[in-house]
Amino acid sequence: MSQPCVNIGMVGHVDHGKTTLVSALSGVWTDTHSEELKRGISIRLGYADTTFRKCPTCPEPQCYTVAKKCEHCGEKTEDMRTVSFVDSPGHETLMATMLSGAAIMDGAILVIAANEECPQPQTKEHLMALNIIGIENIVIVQNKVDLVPKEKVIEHYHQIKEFVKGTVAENAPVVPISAQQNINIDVLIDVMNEVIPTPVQKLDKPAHMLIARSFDINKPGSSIDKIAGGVIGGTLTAGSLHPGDELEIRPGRKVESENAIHWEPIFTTINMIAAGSDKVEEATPGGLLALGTGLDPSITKSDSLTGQVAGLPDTLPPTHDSFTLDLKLLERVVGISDDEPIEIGKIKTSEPLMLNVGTATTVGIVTSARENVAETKLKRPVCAEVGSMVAISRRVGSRWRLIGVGVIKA
Ligand SMILES: Nc1nc2c(ncn2[C@@H]2O[C@H](COP(=O)(O)OP(=O)(O)OP(=O)(O)O)[C@@H](O)[C@H]2O)c(=O)[nH]1
Repeated sequence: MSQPCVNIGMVGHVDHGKTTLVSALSGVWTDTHSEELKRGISIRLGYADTTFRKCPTCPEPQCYTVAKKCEHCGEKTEDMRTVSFVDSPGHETLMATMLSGAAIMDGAILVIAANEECPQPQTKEHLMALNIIGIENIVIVQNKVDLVPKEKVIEHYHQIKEFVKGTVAENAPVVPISAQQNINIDVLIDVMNEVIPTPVQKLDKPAHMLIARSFDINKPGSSIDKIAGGVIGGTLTAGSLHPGDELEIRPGRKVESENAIHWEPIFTTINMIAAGSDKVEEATPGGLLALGTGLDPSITKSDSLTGQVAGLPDTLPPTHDSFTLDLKLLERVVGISDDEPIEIGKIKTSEPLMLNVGTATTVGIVTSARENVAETKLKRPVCAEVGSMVAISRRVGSRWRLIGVGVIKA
């Protein structure tokens, strides 16, 4: 069976050091990561699967490594757990990507640079997203402490504590580090292990894979390029899959007839499963998987299946081309200067909303809006359980801004 894996989201303002930290935590950029890059998986959401190991003999503080032998004493190291870092882009226009990643996170590391006032716009917005999506296992990293004197680090720590007051991160530990200079990374790993546990595997439930990427096989260097079929990449929210399993993908394929459009599920077979850079005989929840399928690569190329859900036939959630949402809206638009706050007014009939459900992004036109409930007609259907959380954004000025969440009603 493949190793249990925990998905940890890296969130925070642009340039605060998320990518550098993933690199530091991974010890070195492992082959796995370069393999991901070769396969093109890290372009939307960057994934880096790393197995943390510890040396059984080196004295405290704990000697962590990703290597199979301890660099200090040469002793064989013990596997601790595999962590999949989901490195979301900090840039404001990529907020939707961050939210689609949030749906699969078991916890998050909020990276805040100590050399800038806290909070910066995306720090605020990302924390708000974690708050309303309900991710509770959070570690705050105060990065770049090498750039500021100790007194400033303490002052900045108080800014952080003030900023997270009343949010889901109120009691999150704050770990001062330098990702670039490798300072305190071992302490961070300890705290991370404590605060973000590996989730209990839900293997007895039907396997549902949220598709984050899909591509054809013609990527040079890919470990799966020998498979004669299209490839889908994503993460299992529950259950397990095996080579040879039948697969249904929903909503599937858009079929246009003379005066109507409808979507038909796609059926195929799993040829091969890759977890990280390894070929495996079983796919389980957590971490990024790539499934080689019997699909024609023209169906999977260029992320054409991103946002869809795959699983055993007849086990998938329903496909919705409209749904009713129970709303929980924020009071103010986040990520905008505090000097000119924008109140979030009621949702109105006919307004377009950007909706993120799992890894899917769609636009819903509001067909009816009442207090705390909105009905929407979707431009592109989504496959999702009733009760799923939907992140809602509204067009404000030139971009989509997060305004709240909704829950799909029966
Ligand atoms: N001095 C110092 N520089 C750092 C540290 N961590 C990151 N940097 C630098 O800060 C810059 C931004 O780092 P990234 O890791 O790319 O930041 P990011 O948050 O991933 O940025 P986006 O993905 O664009 O949101 C780079 O030039 C890093 O070398 C640190 O601890 N100390």
